[in-house]
Amino acid sequence: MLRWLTSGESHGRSLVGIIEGLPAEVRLTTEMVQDALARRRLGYGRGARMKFEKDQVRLLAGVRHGLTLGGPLTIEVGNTEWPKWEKVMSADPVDPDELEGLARNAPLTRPRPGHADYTGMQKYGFDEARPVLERASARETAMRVALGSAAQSFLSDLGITTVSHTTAIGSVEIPEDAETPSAREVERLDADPLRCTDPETSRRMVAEVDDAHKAGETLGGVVEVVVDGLPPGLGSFVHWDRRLDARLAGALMGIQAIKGVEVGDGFRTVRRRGSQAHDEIEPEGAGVRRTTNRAGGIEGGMSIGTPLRVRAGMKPIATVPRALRTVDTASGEPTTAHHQRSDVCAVPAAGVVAEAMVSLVIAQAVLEKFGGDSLPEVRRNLQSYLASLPELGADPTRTGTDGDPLQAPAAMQD
Ligand SMILES: Cc1cc2nc3c(=O)[nH]c(=O)nc-3n(C[C@H](O)[C@H](O)[C@H](O)COP(=O)(O)O)c2cc1C
Ligand SMILES: C=C(O[C@@H]1CC(C(=O)O)=C[C@@H](OP(=O)(O)O)[C@H]1O)C(=O)O
Repeated sequence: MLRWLTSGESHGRSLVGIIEGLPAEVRLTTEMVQDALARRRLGYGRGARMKFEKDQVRLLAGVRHGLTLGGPLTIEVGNTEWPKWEKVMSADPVDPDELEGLARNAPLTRPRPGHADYTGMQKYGFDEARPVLERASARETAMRVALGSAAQSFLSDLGITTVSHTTAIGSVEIPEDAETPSAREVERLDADPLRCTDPETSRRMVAEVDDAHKAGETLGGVVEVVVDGLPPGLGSFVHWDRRLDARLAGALMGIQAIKGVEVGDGFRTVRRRGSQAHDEIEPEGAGVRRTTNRAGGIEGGMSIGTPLRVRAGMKPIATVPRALRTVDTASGEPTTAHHQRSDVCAVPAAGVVAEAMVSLVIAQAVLEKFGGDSLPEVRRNLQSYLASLPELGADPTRTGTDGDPLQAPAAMQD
């Protein structure tokens, strides 16, 4: 089973992540993780911190000479801001005299609406929001992207590729008939200020961000993740928690500020009549093809072999410069929320995080279905499954490449 954990605070020494269950022989280098993290820092509308915060990657365990070993893989992403926060975020007790007068240590008693601040204070018994926001912050998504880069490398060696793009910023949306991009276009997408496929829409999105910035406002939007090369049959219809769509939705909703998930045409589908809502099947060679991809590659909780498309909607950044009303928990008086700096819009970065989460879930589903302790073993298992898929018109009681149910397909015999 593929499982992973992240640890670390926004202004702590570093983020650490462990992923366990990846097979041996998956390509991974420090540079690959760094490149993935650089993509998460992109995007028009990100705040000042992204300019000076550098992601310092160290592969601590589980890789040797650029290939995974099959054991737990441990990644560290150091916060370059740490020296400024060393006393405030020290793991060990600090002499109160050393903290005295440090602006960074001032108690945050004006909880920000839209954040975990106030309820986190209630729940964990803190009298200020610092201990809450340090972990609730989306800084943690850097580690998800680092772990996701390992999953992405594993999947790409099996011919499965993942890419994300921005479909809406605030009220500006890409046209309904815009082409769905593939991973081949990732460089072009990453070069766009908002990671949008359509240059004209991108220009309007930039204007929308500028406008929000001037007005002391923030923005949300929608991202779409597209996965090509999936075999049919990942996930299952047999139980709610084995459905691939349920697992993807959970993973995407688990990203800070994501408020809704759509699979395929999602909420557009529910407004259509049945004949316009589904993907008809027609014969093609020994197999079949779909006339459309409205379902976004999933039916009955399983991948169907067409490109997977999932969208995630992000709410506007909650630390609004035009500060929102709140209560000072120390005095009980009405006031405005704490605000230092923040992103105007982090939707393009959220797309890269969504890509990572989708890659992790797909890698997990691939390993569940095909198993294998090394990459070549997983590949063999996948190939033999694909070779054993019944051809159109074949006798359904017979399996295997030569039709003998007891004989292993050719791919398994070497
Ligand atoms: C990539 C990314 C960057 C974010 N940057 C900020 C930010 O600069 N300021 C902020 O207030 N919220 C930011 N957020 C969102 C908050 O972390 C999020 O709104 C908060 O955790 C509460 O949302 P929730 O109710 O969905 O947990 C960001 C989210 C993501 C995914
Ligand atoms: C540091 C990152 O994002 C941060 C996420 C975040 C939040 O509240 O979620 C708030 C901001 O941090 P700060 O409050 O220190 O300015 C963002 O910069 C990052 O993505 O690497």
